[in-house]
Amino acid sequence: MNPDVNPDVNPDVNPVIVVHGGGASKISKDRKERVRQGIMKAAQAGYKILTEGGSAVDAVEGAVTILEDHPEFNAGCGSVLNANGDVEMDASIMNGKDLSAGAVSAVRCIANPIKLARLVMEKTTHCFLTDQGAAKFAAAMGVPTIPKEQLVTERNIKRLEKEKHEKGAPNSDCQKNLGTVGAVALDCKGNVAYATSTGGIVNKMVGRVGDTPCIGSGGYADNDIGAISTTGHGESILKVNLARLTLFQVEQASAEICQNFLNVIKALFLDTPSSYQAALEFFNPDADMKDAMIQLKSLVDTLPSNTTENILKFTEAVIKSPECA
Ligand SMILES: NC(=O)C[C@H](N)C(=O)O
Repeated sequence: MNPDVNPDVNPDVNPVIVVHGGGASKISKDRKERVRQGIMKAAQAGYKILTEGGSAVDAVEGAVTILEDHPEFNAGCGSVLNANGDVEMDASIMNGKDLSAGAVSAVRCIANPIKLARLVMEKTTHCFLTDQGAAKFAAAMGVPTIPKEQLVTERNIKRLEKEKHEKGAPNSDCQKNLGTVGAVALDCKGNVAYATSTGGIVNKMVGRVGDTPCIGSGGYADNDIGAISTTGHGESILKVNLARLTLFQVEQASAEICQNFLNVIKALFLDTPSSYQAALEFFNPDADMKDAMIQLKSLVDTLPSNTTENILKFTEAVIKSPECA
């Protein structure tokens, strides 16, 4: 679709998508290229959706679906096995525009849990369905079931055997908990979204639910702040609600920086050179920067006062606009 004729496309917002396949630093050499190709394919598909005017939710769902269909990743058909040798999958998705969210946990025998999570978000009044309830809902929505074997890879059978042999219980060793997939996106309308999908951790107890389907742990999206999709040891992530906590910190930090930046601008236009220099200190300028900023102050001080007042009013309006906040 051409952005010039599509009313959904705001030419001022450049769409962005970021995709992950979990545990990037621990991918063995022989898998690296296949993993890279999978991530590229997912990112390109998501980006195409965005440039054609699709929503951030469409893009993250599209990207994650591709990774669920890729056997290299711990989601969908490459999911790790639980202690019984079965696949139980978790997924969640969130729309930063209105904070609507959908999640499923412990789902079996479907190809794309992320699509089911989106259906929960859009077709029910709930946020989260699990196990048999999720299966019933999937059937009601016409989501086809697939044979269990279609989700199980040779590599994951071996991983489970090795894990059982070595430890006999699931653990938090990051090396063994790789491959959860996720994406975050910003669309042409300025909306953000996240999607995360996983088979969990190898040799997990039957019914174990990790961080991935829990909104605020497996991810979070809020247009006013940003979007996050997490990967790692679920029990550790759950304890701190990692995604929401991180966005909270981002929100606090940007509020502080914006306020201090505004102080600099106010001092530049209204205060004495020394209070202006004091306001600059928050940003730790080096000597050359300080020199440049002092020269700027000398220039500004030559302007008529109504001009400086109007520049200040305009700057304040820009900083407090939703685009900057
Ligand atoms: N690989 C992962 O990210 C695992 C996932 N976070 C879980 O604990 O279920």
